Amino acid sequence: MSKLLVTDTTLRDGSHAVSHSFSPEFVGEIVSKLVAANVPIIEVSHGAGLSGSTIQQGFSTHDEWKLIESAVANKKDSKIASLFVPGIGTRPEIITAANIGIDVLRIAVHCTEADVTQQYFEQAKKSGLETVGFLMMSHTQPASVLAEQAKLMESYGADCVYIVDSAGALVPEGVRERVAKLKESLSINVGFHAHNNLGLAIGNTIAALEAGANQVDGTLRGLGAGAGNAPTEVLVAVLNKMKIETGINLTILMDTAEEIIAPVFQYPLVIDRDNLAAGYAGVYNSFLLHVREAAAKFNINPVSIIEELGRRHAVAGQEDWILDVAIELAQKQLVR
Ligand SMILES: CC[C@H](O)CC(=O)C(=O)O
Ligand SMILES: [Mn+2]
Repeated sequence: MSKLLVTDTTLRDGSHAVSHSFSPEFVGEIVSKLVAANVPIIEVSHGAGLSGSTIQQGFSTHDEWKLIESAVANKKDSKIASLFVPGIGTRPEIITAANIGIDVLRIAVHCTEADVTQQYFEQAKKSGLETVGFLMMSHTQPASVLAEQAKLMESYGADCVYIVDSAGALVPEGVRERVAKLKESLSINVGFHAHNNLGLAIGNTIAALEAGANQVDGTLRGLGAGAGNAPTEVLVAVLNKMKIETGINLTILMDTAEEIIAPVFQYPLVIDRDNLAAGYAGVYNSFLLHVREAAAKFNINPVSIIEELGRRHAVAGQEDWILDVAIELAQKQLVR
């Protein structure tokens, strides 16, 4: 197997968990630590990708270009990636990010919508970037559908396609089937991005590796949307035990997670009732903060909103449904 590539996305997925409040100084400090630890790819952007700072996705406290500039200034031999969600970001932002000096663009869509990504892969390639396709909410589709979508991305110029467990809803068998099918169908790298709603982020990542994944994601201390991600330092410790070579320095990761990341948590990252309900019902983790706000506003149980969103198969971009559902449930409660 070619060397496993770990992407640390603390400074992107972790941004959801701190209400998009990272400062350029903080980004510079964490990137320096990850570089010193030899992490090959470091993702930096608003949690919802380039141009994600909006009323719907949550405003950032700092200019995203300044965050990316700070990451690039400290990157040395590591690569800086940014996430891009078509419709939230547009082509000019890809050009700006490439001009600042990012190396990798990760293009994320709902896992049945790869056909909207062609112009963005083409722009990224024209701008000299490596590209990753991110098939979000991969638990909602069987392996065969995901493989078709991944093949489209490969034909548009993707260098790697990820199975993304956005809701933390997959169990190891489901991960293995999906990753194995992509491996069989593609001639590019296959990746896996986990969330921990069912307590399986590390286990599922190992299942992905066993099924042939070449790239995997983690975040320091697991900082990320909803129940968080696979903690990078735990992942590296497990990989060391399994004798899977990453070239990453575990001590630096452990110290950084403990001393710099743990103090920025705004709430404890535990699998609480809402996180578990989201994983169980297959609801997108980035919805959770909005769900909690709506539940508090209308005095209803967040789990009832999560379950209804699950029944409606809500996907990324349908954040407006959260309020609709909350209002409907509150009205029903009044009628009773
Ligand atoms: C809004 C993009 C999203 O957070 C991407 C991601 O990390 C996921 O779907 O898990
Ligand atoms: Mn994620």
